[in-house]
Amino acid sequence: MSVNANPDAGARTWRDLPAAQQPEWPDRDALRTAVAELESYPPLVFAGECDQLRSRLGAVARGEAFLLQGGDCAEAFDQVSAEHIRNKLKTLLQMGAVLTYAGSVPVVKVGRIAGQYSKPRSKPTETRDGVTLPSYRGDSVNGFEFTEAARTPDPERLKRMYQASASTLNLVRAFTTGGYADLRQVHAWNQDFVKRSPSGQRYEALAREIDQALKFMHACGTDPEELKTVEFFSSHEALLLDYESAMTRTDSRSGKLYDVSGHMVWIGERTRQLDGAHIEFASQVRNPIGVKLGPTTTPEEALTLIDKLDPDREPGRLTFITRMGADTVRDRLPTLVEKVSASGAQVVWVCDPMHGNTFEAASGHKTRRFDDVLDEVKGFFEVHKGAGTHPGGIHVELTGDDVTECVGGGDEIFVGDLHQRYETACDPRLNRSQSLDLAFLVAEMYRDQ
Ligand SMILES: O=C[C@H](O)[C@H](O)COP(=O)(O)O
Ligand SMILES: C=C(OP(=O)(O)O)C(=O)O
Ligand SMILES: [Mn+2]
Repeated sequence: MSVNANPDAGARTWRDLPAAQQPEWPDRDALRTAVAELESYPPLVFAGECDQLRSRLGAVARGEAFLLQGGDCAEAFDQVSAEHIRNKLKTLLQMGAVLTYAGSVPVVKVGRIAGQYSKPRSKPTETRDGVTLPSYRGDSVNGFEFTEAARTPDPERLKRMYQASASTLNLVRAFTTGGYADLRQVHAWNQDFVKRSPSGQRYEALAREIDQALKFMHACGTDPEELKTVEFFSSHEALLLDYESAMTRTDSRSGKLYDVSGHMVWIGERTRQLDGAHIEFASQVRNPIGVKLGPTTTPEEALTLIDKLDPDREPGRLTFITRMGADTVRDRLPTLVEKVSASGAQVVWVCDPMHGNTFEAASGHKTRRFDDVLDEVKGFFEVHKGAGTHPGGIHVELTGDDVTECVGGGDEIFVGDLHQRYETACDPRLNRSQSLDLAFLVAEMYRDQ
């Protein structure tokens, strides 16, 4: 085995620093027991795969590829089923096909999947009808149900997070390498969708073109092996440091630390304090690292993050995931991009058009407008065009199911529809049709830039 399970190897310098957004586990002994058990579990990913992704992201940083990163805001244990996983993967594969073909660019595909179980929250508690309980912090911490028992943080859930991640990743690997993701299946991913949806029909037309191209290549005597499988990576927010530390191991090939809970991990907007434990943790592991940058980020903060996380200026090591909001992206992003470029760092710039565009509908549902999502991506492309930098990708919250959580899109969802299938445990996700719409529009932007 290339990653040894000795959890004490390497410098665990983050342990003594303040860590924001950690649960208040009522039973510390139970936490220690769960963590000790996790430390004995095998890695979920191989360190060499993390290196592979870093190298793919290096191509994105150099402007030679585009990153598609997407999945649930919060995965849930009761959604670890073949159907949910297949629907999500199918949506991402369809988006990938659209971006590759219509955008004419290699697409690096990364799921918010197989580990996205922990949530930072704006408020530590939630009050309903005079009853106040701890906020839901993701299935790795507590239950969504509004009862005292469910909302009490339970460290046993950390082990369930590992198991849920392992089963999900196992099926994702089977789908992506076992024939399902073969590009000759480009129609099959759309089968249950085409008749019902304008975006499904648009996709079908594109799939026919891809088919023609494949037949042409076959007739010419080329059937590249590369088209039979898809390279797909996992990612999640590295939020719960007890879990991430337990999954951080020394790679016997290099002697370096890797967080083997996922290929890429990112640090969220609420935990990216420069002197905090999360950034220190990220600085010590060799995985490709993302950092969310919201509208209050100063250029000095961005430059300090680069010094800490990418001291060797290695393209692909650091991804800045900007989430400014459609109204602010054109004001706030230019200075950040200019100062970072001037420093000589080659980071990957990715647009998260979701988290700066959330609002509460009159019905009380947390939602997002498709048009705001699209407008933030447009602003992101405009800013990068102005600065002469590469708009490296998108980071979106989506699901393969026909939910009604975000309003708008070609197959329009109205505010009055939100209650119909509002199934997210945290933030509103694009449904499959809205996700495909977005892919087509982003492909056009990419081609036109
Ligand atoms: O996913 C992101 C955050 O966890 C989420 O936006 C916070 O949501 P809240 O404001 O409902 O706590
Ligand atoms: C918590 C999230 O985002 P941010 O850190 O950007 O608020 C998220 O990606 O779900
Ligand atoms: Mn979210």
